[in-house]
Amino acid sequence: MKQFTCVHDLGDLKSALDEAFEIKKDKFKYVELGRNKTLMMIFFNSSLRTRLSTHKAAMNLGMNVMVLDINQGAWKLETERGVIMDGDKPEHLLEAIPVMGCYCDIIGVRSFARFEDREYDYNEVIINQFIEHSGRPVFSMEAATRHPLQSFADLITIEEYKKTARPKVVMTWAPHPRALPQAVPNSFAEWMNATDYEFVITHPEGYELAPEFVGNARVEYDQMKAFEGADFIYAKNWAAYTGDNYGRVLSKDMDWTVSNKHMSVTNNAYFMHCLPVRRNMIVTDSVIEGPQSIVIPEAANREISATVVLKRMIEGLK
Ligand SMILES: CCC[C@H](NC(=O)CCC(=O)O)C(=O)O
Ligand SMILES: NC(=O)OP(=O)(O)O
Repeated sequence: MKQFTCVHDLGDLKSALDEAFEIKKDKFKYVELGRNKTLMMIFFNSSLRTRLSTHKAAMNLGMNVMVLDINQGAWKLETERGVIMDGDKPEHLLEAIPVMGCYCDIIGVRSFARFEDREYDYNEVIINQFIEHSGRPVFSMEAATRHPLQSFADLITIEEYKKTARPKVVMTWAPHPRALPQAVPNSFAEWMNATDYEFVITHPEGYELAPEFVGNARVEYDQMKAFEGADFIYAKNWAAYTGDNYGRVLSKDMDWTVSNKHMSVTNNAYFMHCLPVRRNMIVTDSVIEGPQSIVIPEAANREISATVVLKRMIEGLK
């Protein structure tokens, strides 16, 4: 696998899931595969789970690991072409990228949407520069429009916990104090649409996601109606996508905060969230601490999704 930025890069989902459950049984089964291979993780934004789980996954495969927090220790980077570099950025990304590629075998990149220009974000300019100029296989650790390592872990988790072949999965918007990217909801929707689950998206009007990610999902503006009979509730905040509202916070309506009242109309649904989560904005303490909350096993599966992806990228090096 030469790149991993979306669900289609994994190929057949069933075989990817089979590989995930095989690795889950013995995480060090392929510990020789990555000997003398180096992973470089590059972060333009903060991280806990992605940083730790992907590092652990590389260790499971016997890899060496380097981590770089851009703009914290490295030179501040200019990312735009044509800019006269007479400001506070001594280095251009277009030099830094091939240089970083000299020191490693595989590159992971985290670079969130900037919300300055929707076309710039949705053209995935930053990660595509790494794909084009690093000379190495590149995978996303959350880019502007997707978070595939998270979504793969989410799918592994649903497959582990589902009680029926085709569960009802509901992705619900919830309020947040800041403008958050659409990457996680876009990606979750893309992966859910690649399964045969019943998939519903619920959010206030104005928070419609890009049609290419909504796909065949049913969109329901009545949150309680959407929750009826659900087997899994996947909560996440995102800023508006459509038109001139791109990147804006249109609502902080706390009636959308997932509470026991919401969960009471579900089919004893499991609660999921990618984390980090703003408690009592996204979800109440009692729900996220309750017996149906699987946010910790969901986070644990990030190690598994990353191990499968890195294994396939190492295999692709030969
Ligand atoms: C895996 C999620 C990463 C990121 N989350 C945040 O940036 C949360 C920041 C905050 O809550 O202030 C997001 O929503 O895409
Ligand atoms: N879910 C997730 O990617 O968490 P971090 O942002 O902490 O890596």
